[in-house]
Amino acid sequence: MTQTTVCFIGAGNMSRSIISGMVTHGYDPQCIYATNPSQPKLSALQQDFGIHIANDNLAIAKQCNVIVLSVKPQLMQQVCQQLSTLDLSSKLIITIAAGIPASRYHDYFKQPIQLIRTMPNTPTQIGFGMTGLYAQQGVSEQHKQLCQLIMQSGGKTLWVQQEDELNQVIALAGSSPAYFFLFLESMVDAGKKMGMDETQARELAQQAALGAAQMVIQNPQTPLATLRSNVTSKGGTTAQAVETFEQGGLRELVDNAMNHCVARANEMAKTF
Ligand SMILES: NC(=O)C1=CN([C@@H]2O[C@H](COP(=O)(O)OP(=O)(O)OC[C@H]3O[C@@H](n4cnc5c(N)ncnc54)[C@H](OP(=O)(O)O)[C@@H]3O)[C@@H](O)[C@H]2O)C=CC1
Ligand SMILES: O=C(O)[C@@H]1CCC=N1
Repeated sequence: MTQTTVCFIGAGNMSRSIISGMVTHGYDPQCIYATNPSQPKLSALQQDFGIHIANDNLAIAKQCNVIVLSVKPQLMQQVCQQLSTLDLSSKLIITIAAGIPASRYHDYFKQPIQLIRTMPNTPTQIGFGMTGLYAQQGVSEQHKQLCQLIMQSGGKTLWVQQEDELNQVIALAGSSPAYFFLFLESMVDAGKKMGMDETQARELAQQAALGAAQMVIQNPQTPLATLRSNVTSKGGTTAQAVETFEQGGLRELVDNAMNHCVARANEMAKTF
């Protein structure tokens, strides 16, 4: 069956993640294209997934039905202005960039466009991603389904109704893998200081993280506080650790960090 042609403008980490999910889920690699100014990432994508590659954004975007904008936010204006010379009326444009509001793309393209903003995260590359989706009014149902098909190949998806909710998606899911990595890094460092070998410390911490995440997922009705309290024996070891986190202001710190994340997205919305 011939599938819709999709091109990725920018062949970096996130494009690779999404393409990997698409191909793994049976999307025809002959219908996937990627462009990038430098060659090594393109060659790796072609070798690993059998997709088409090119350096010329304009030529590739012209022949595809869906354009996924996957460059860093600071390059978006330049890339969109280049593509604005094409007739985009029948195409779906998907952007994965943080921060940049939908209205800005209309300024860049200077023509009516069907645009869906998305916010994926890096676990997309192993099928455990979480992607927020926001479609502007006027985007067809068919295009929404197509976007959903592409993004869900990397994991779960969640449509938001208001554009500014995408910034909350960034704080909770787009950026948050980094919070968990930081926490695990800190745990492994502490384990090493206690005298444990790094590999063993990492194995212990990562398996605990996996187990904890699975318990949360498999017990959707159980409050998170109950799961925590089930580990925390009165007068025991966990209570000491949890109390140390609470006294150190962990909750406030997380709240601050997530608010700074959203604030940066708002700042980027004004900058790019
Ligand atoms: N990383 C993450 O966790 C997430 C990122 N995002 C968003 O995804 C987008 C991409 O991020 P990420 O994949 O991490 O970044 P990368 O830097 O890995 O990828 C961006 C790619 O764009 C290429 N590029 C630069 N200029 C052009 C151009 N003119 N035309 C085509 N391609 C170009 C770069 O090529 P070269 O390196 O050769 O210069 C690079 O390969 C960003 O907008 C970010 O906000 C969204 C969610 C999560
Ligand atoms: O840090 C960033 O700006 C991007 C968006 C979400 C994850 N990485």
